Amino acid sequence: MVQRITVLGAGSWGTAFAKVLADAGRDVTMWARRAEVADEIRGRHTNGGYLPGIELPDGLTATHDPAEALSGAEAVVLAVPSQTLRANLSGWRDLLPPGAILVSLAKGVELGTLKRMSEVISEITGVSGDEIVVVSGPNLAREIAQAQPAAAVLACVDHDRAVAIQQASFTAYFRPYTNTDVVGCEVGGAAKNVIALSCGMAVGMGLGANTTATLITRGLAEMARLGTKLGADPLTFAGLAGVGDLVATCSSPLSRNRTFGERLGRGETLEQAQAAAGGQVAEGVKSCTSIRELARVHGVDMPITDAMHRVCHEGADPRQVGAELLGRRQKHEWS
Ligand SMILES: NC(=O)C1=CN([C@@H]2O[C@H](COP(=O)(O)OP(=O)(O)OC[C@H]3O[C@@H](n4cnc5c(N)ncnc54)[C@H](OP(=O)(O)O)[C@@H]3O)[C@@H](O)[C@H]2O)C=CC1
Ligand SMILES: O=C(CO)COP(=O)(O)O
Repeated sequence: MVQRITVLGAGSWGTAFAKVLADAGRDVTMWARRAEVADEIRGRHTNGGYLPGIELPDGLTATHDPAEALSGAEAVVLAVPSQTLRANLSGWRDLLPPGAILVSLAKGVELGTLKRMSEVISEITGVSGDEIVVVSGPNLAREIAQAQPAAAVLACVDHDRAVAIQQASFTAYFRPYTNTDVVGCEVGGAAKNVIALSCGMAVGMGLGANTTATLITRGLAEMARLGTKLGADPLTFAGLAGVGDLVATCSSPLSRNRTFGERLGRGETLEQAQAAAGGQVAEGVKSCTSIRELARVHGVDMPITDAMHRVCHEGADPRQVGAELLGRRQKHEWS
């Protein structure tokens, strides 16, 4: 049984997932980039900058020293933003205890390399991608930290490793399922952030449920097109890491991506929306570019993702791209 677990990253989801593990009875040590965050978690059992009002369990401690955090870990959870994972993990590589199960929380596709997070982890550590566990699903950090009921997917080609993390994270409020479709879970987790940007944009423009439902459904179609082209099981997109996460993120004001899109839809600039995010990551802003490129390389049509790239990085007007999406070539729903 996996008992001693290290979580590298002390933001919203890293902290909430560490709390799940501690509530499940594991001994959890977090690494925080800033010493004062580690001190607060260790001394006051809170992480007020990310999860105000949440009390963290006694079984959870923190340090600013990665070597101390990783000492004796049987599983290592990577909880930093996607575009920073490579640099962070390169610094931690030599400290990882041999044989520790590597777990990824990040939802994104790396700019430049167009790699999924498990591919980046495998490249840096030399651990087979088949042994890396990916966590995905409708898991807005604040709700999980409040112990509101939710389910998740733990995807790993090596089923035994997924089961080990399932046992380590199963609580009365958090129900993890296993899955072997790592590609599908990672594509779903990354792509839904981009669709959440578009839903937020629609809300910011004053549009209603028909528009957001259209974006969610057509967003699901384009993420499934990309995923299946990359070898994913189409069924994954009907599951927690597909439609489950997509609906939660596109519908909730707690989502950083949806909130970011809402600000753009209200007419704020990218810089204003970034400043309002207060340093917290809205992964879709960068992933819209990498996913768009991945789709282009594989000949997959992803019009909403393309539209989000144009708004975020080419200065396109959300209303104009909305009109262009509606005016595309007429076609069959499934063609
Ligand atoms: N929040 C959520 O509800 C969910 C998030 N996720 C995914 O989990 C991953 C982590 O997200 P989350 O914890 O929410 O992110 P946050 O933005 O809340 O926190 C990021 C954490 O990473 C640290 N960090 C380390 N290096 C860097 C760096 N170079 N740049 C920025 N931050 C750095 C931050 O430190 P510091 O505090 O010093 O900035 C902070 O502890 C993302 O891929 C996200 O999509 C998945 C499911 C749910
Ligand atoms: O991944 C998430 C929920 O599952 C969190 O979404 P945001 O990063 O948009 O807050």
